[in-house]
Formats: sequence, structure tokens, C-alpha cells
Amino acid sequence: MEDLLKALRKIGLALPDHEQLLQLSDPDSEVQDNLARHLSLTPAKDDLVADEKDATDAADASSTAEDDEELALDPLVDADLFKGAVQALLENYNKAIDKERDFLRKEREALSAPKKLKPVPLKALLARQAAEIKKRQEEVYVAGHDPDTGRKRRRLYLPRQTFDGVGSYASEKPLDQLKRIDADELEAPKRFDGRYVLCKVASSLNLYVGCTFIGVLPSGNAIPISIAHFTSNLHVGGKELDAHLPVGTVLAIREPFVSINHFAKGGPCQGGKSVPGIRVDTPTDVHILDRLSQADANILDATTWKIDVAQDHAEHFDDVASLLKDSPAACNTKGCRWLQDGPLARLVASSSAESAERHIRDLDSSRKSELGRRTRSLIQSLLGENRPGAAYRELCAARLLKLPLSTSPDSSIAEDLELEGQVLYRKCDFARSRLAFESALSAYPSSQRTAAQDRILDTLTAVRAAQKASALGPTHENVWAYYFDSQSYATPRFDVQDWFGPVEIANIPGAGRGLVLTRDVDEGELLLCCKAAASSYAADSGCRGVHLLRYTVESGVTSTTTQVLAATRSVHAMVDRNELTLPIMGLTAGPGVEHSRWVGEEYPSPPKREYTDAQASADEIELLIQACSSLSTSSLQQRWRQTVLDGSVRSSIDTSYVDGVLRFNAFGPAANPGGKSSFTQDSELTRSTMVHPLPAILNHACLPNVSSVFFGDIVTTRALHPLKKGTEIMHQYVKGEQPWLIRRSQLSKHGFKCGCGICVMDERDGEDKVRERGKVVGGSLSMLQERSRIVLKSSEKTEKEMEDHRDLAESLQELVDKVQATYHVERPILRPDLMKIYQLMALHQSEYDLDAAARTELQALQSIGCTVSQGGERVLNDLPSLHFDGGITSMLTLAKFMLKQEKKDEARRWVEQAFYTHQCTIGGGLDIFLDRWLDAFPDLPYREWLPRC
Ligand SMILES: C[S@@+](CC[C@H](N)C(=O)[O-])C[C@H]1O[C@@H](n2cnc3c(N)ncnc32)[C@H](O)[C@@H]1O
Repeated sequence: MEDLLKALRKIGLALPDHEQLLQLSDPDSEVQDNLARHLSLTPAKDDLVADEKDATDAADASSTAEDDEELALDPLVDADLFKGAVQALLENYNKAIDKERDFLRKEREALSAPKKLKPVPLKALLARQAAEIKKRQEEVYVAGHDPDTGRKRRRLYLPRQTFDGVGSYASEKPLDQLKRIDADELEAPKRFDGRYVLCKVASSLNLYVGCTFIGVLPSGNAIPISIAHFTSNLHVGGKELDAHLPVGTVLAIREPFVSINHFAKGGPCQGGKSVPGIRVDTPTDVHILDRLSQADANILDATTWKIDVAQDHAEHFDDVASLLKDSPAACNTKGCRWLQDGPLARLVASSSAESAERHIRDLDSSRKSELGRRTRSLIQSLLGENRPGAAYRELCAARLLKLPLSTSPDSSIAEDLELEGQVLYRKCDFARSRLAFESALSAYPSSQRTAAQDRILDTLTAVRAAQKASALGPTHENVWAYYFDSQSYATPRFDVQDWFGPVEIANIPGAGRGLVLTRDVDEGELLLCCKAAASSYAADSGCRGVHLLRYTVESGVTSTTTQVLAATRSVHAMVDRNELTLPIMGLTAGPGVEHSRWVGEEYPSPPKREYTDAQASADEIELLIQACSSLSTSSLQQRWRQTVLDGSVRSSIDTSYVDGVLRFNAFGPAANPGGKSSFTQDSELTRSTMVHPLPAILNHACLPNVSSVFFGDIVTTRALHPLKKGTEIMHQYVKGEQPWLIRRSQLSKHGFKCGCGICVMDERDGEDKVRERGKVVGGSLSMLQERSRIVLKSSEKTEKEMEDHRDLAESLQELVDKVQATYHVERPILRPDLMKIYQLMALHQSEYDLDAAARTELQALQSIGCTVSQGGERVLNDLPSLHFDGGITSMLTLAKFMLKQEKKDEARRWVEQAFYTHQCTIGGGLDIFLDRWLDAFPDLPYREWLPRC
């Protein structure tokens, strides 16, 4: 990839944008040809940040600079030359990609006849590693700067291409059931069942997407090691990266896979010129050894290392005593390495309570308070690394070891409780966070209480609100905030726990599990409000500017940035909070993929939570304060111990299963869908991928009975009709208003045939008719839309213009007739292909005959399943079954027509119907409704007619 970008830069052309990146290795020659043409006609823009002098010059020269730049290339004269050059570059790029693919395919054949590994001298491997690191640094520099002048670019643009080699490995066996293997037995390609490799990190780390380093085995042999899904912060480098696994760290890699291309998960493309090494597909296969656990100490004591590495002693500790004296200073340095729990949690998990406590008791008071201070800072830095589970375990361990975390003796319990409140808040454990904050407030001595209140109250208010929304379901105000916050922030993540309405998980014949109603529900009733267990946004600071393409040789699927990093974030979240493993790994990973062992377990529904405005009782507060002051061994202390112990057991996570879970259950990558869907630009930075475990259990229907709407990492699901107890609720994986054949192809990866109402109707119409319908709509409608644009440009009302409008309306009516002929005679009114045609027709009719226009607009609504009410309170009997935004557009258009005819009451009823439809699908009240519709329909008196909620 770098070579291609370098060459494009050299000849002065723009780099492929993120959509074009996906076309780079498209086998279709037409796509390649188009891409070459586009690239060759797009000169590089000056994307360098102007310094002050440039800014003044630029102001003097006004816009000429850009014009000059455009003139430097004459596309007409140079087009062929440039296109030829770009074609050659794309060919070279594709040759390298093909080589990589072939090489990885060959690895699969070679699995049956692995060959002994030839030793490579440590020096040579270290030199290669240093060169790789330098290459990566240069690549990053050029992506952010002009290499000649050193001037910064306006934005970093760093595409990276990786390949997933064949197979995927994750060890299920604990270390003590495995036998050590050394270099003399290593062969490639081969998975070493029942064995483990012990090695020391011997080099700096190199991060591409996965992370690579050189390991030295006890025999003195060296080998490259690559770990996939190492971090979701792809901008981390240098010392900060090395601190994750400092030189000298001892690792055990369980049941390693030795590959002929150790980069083959998350590494750069090598065009087939790779070096064999250990390819670790899942972070949970790596165990970091130190002397805190007796089992690890036994392994270390029994191992002699033929050569040693130049370990930085400041980064390591020899035993518990030195650990307690010198560590931890901050996350990932001294005693707390990559994905490892904090040292106190490890100490508690690996030794008896008394011996662990004795270690702390033996420290003199200044050492003890120093350790308390460092532990506090470690907990905060774990929170900063999005590891609230590890932060909480370290806090629980400190309490069990009776280590105060503050330096001020008169407020130590209060400070400790305040910290607990923060940690539990980040864990989204709102009930206990609130108790901790409320207890902290009462534990502060009166002299410090006011300051503490000033500090805590805002957070406490947020915690209470989150607890309330999680227990009772979100209010309109909550939805209002979710909506507007997700419009305002690039990476919206909200504080809420899953809220489960009247639904339960049930087995659905032929469709696995699904969700069914436990009672009758009303139209528009909220059924679910859930937060993603893991989410990745293209705008996340850890990957901003980086554009990933991960090609999986076996499935032929290319995943992009947020998909790759959502998998990394999911794996890390499960390592941090074991309780997330069942909800994520208990999902299915696509047809033909064997279920994980969690799928058979009962899928967890959120508990029924309680909320009261009243503060926690004095007894509850007293119990917590007592437990923190270690006056007694309470049930709380038992719970802290269990928390620490549970965290020390890590499930083995097969990352390719996680990829499958994300492919078949995640939402996105898509523009932030809670936004103004019909108007928002699908900017690359609004893309996201996230997994919502409970909503992922919902099955699909093109004609859904519920609608799911996103606000950042929250999804809400509401009933679209009154539904009976026992009904399965189903939402859309793909848009139901699209033509049947397109829906079918989009759903094909799932391996089921949708049997919903509209699919049955389309099937009865017959494939030939559906195809014919597609051709008619696809061909004629776009031509008529183009004509319509031209006619609508003129605001004059001359006879000629009126004639044009009539002509167009007639042509559109002919198109309607043609489309109608493709439906089965007995098909009900649901004919969504007609909606846009009717809407356009009504627009033109409204220029000369408002009654006719209103009748046509009503037909648009009928085509998406609405029936007009004969007299009732509302104008329509039902909400649209599909295409809700299209439906609201028609309703507001009707209101506009009515207002023009001075039928104010009718206009008002249509506006009310539109607002009601909005409330039943999105909710959140008038502000959201106006944010979405005011620009398109500015002249309706909404505020006069509509309530705020
Ligand atoms: C997001 S999951 C839904 C939960 C899934 N039913 C389960 O048991 O875990 C998507 C998968 O559910 C199944 N599925 C969803 N909708 C279906 C339908 N209408 N008919 C049959 N299977 C369906 C397909 O296997 C699909 O890949």
C-alpha cells in the first residue's frame, strides 16, 4: 500500500479516497479502468497547513493559487499519460496483493507437510525489526507531513492493508495442562496442540494493525511474534507502545501457531516475502508471567535462559516485595503490562488472603502511603485506557489488603468511596456507583464536605439520571439528549444500562432465537433501549486518519476500519469484563459457522432494576463505610474478593468468531442513523460498527413490526402497530422498501429466505415481473426525475410551465400504470415501488390542481401500507409499514397542500399525524421532529399545533 501511495504522491496525483481504497483490488477490469481514470484526473491538492507567511501571501494572491494549481495539470493533454502511469501502479499493487493471497493459500496446503524452522540469528531479526519500525515511522510521517519541507498536512491520511491468513486459532487449555516446546521442535506451518512457547520480549514493538516483536526462547533462538487485536489505539508508538510489553517481559503463548508468514493477521502486506514466526490470532492466548503467582514463579525458576536480553530494570520487578516498593506508577509500566490486571488484583488472585495482607502490613508507613498513591493513579489510568473492570478489581484488591488509597488519613475512606463511585460509573453499574458517591458525601469530615459536594454533585446527578433511565426506560428528555448529543459529538457513547420492556428471548422454529412479547403492546410503545457492548467510530482518536482494509483469504471478505477495530474493542472489553463474554460470544457468527460454546447457554436478559429518588438508607451507607474501614469481614468483602477472582479467569476468545459475530449481528458501518437520515451527508467520519447484544437477537423481516433507531451507541426499538402477547418482534436488517431482488441479495449472506408479508407478495408477483418492475422504475424514473428538476427550477407560472407540469404528471401516471401492471391482481395496496413516483407526480400536479395532488399524495401513503381512517381521531388508521421518512414527507406535503387551500383543520390533522408517526418511531418530542423536518417544510405552524412531547 505504501509503495502505491508514495508513487501517486510522486507524480502529483491525489491519493485514493476511502471509497476508492475498496476498489483498489477489485477484480473487475471495468472498476479498475474507472479507478485509474479518476485517479489520473485528480491532481493532489495542497493539503499542507499554511504557515503565517503563506497565509499573508495567499490573502494577497486571493484565489489564484488554487487556479494555478489546477492549471499545472492539463487533464486533456496529460490524461492518457497519467492514466497509463496509474494503471501500471494499480497493476503492480494488485500483483503484490495476488502474491500475498497465493502465498497465504499455499500455507493452507503446506499445513499437511510442515517444515522445520531454520534458525535466524537474533542480530539479524533485531536489525530487521528496527528497519520495519523505521519504515512505519516514515510512513506515518509522510502521511502527516510533506517529506521535502517538513510542513504538516491538514489531516492525516494513512491507509493500511492487511491479510488474514488461513485458519484461526485460540487455545482453550490452561497453561498448566500444556507442555513447553522450544525452537528445536518448531515447524511451520503448524499449530502446536498441547504445547506452549515461553519467550522473552527482545525488541521494541512495531504496530501496524497487529503488533510485532522479536522473542527469545530459553534455548537462545529468536523468533518474530505477531499479535492480532493488540490495541485499538493505532496511533500509539515509541516508548508508550513499548511500555505495553517492555523488553525482558516473559510471555507464555498457549498452543502457538507457527506460520510461514507471521504477519498474517494484522500485519503489512509482504508480497509473499515474509519471515516465519509465531502468529497469535487472539490476545487471550498470551499469558504474561511474573513472580506474583506461585505457578508462574515455578515456571520461571525452572527455566534457564541461554542468552539474556538487555532488560530495563526500572521496568521490571523481581518479587512481591520489590513490586510493592516500586510499582505501579501508571498503567502499562512497572508491573502492569498489556491487558494485565493491576498488581494488587493479581496478588489477591494468586495468594492466600493472609500472606497477601502480610506483604502490605510489613511495609513501613511511608512506603504504604506511596503504594496507595500509586495504586490510585493506576486505577485512574486504567479508566483512561477504557478498562473499568481492571480498575474496579484493583480497587477491590486494595480494600481487601487494607491499603488506603489516599494520603489524608481523616478523609481516606471518603476519598476511596468517591473513587469507587467513579469506577462503577464507568462500569455502568449505576446503582452501586450512586451508593458509593452518596456514602462518600456522608463520610467526608464536615470541614471537607462542601468542597466534596461541589466536586461530586454533577457526576452524582448524571449517575442518578442514568440509573433512572436504565430502570424505568428512557424518558422523552433522555431521548432528546441522546439525539442532540449524537448530532454534536463525533463519537457519542452514552451512560445507560440495557432496558428491556415487555419482551423475552424465545426459540423460533427455523430462525434460532428471537424476541417475543410478554403482553399486548400499543403502537409506538418502547420495547428496548440498549447500549452497545463495544463500539468503534471512524472518528475515534485512536484511529482517526487511519483507513484499514483487512482482507480475509478464506471468506474473500474485506473489512474496513470500524469493523476491524470493533472486533479489537470487543475482545478487549471481554478481557476486561468477563460478564460481557456471554452476551457477545453467545451470538451466532453466520451460517455454517459452528456455534461457540456460549450459544448453548441461557442468553442473559437484563435484570429488572429499581429506582427511587430517595437517597440510599443510612444502614446501607453505614455498611459500606464499615466494610471500607475493614472493621469486619462483611458480605461486601466477600463480593470484592469474588470480583477479583472472577477477573483472573479469562475465557479464550476466538477472534475470528468475534469477526463473524460482528458481521452477522453488528450495526454499521453506517452513518450515525439517529441523525437527519434523509439529509445527513454520509461523511466517512460518521461511520461506526457496534454490537448491541440484546437487539442482535431480533430476527429480520423486510416488513417489520418494530422500528429500531440509533442514537450514537444506543438503539431504541418501538412497536409499529398494536401487537399481541406472544408475537415475535422483528426489525429490518436491510431496507424493506428496496426491490425484492436487491433485498434478497443483501440478505443472502445470512443464509435464510425471508418469509415476511412483503416477500410473500413479491414472490407471488413472480421473479420476471419483479425484474421488469426494477427495469421500469430504474430506467424511467431517473429520467423523469431529471426532467422534473429542470421544470421545477423555473418559478414562473406561464402557460408553458403549466404545460410542462401537466406533461410530467402524465408521464409519471404512465409510469405508475406500467409498474402497476407488474403486480399480481390480488396484491394488497402495499406497493412501495410506487411511493416516489406518486410523490413526484403530486408535486407537479400541485402546480395546477391541488385536489388531484392531494389524492396522489394519499396514494403514495397507501403504497407504503397506510389506510385512511373514516372519521376517527387520526387521519390514518396505521403507521407506514415501511419507509417512515417517506411517509412523514407525504404527510407534511399533504398538510402543505391543505394549507394552500385554506383547509386549516385538515392541514393540522396531517401535521399531527406526521408528529405522531415520528413519536412512534423515534420519539423525543417536538425539537427532534423540527430538527429533522423544519428545513424541508418551513412554512407549517408546528409550534401552534403540536405539543412539545
Ligand atoms: C442477528 S442474528 C438474530 C438472532 C439469531 N436468530 C440467533 O439465534 O442468535 C441473525 C441471524 O438470525 C437468523 N435469522 C434472522 N432473521 C431470520 C428470519 N427471518 N428467518 C430465518 N432466520 C433468521 C439468521 O441465521 C441470521 O444470520
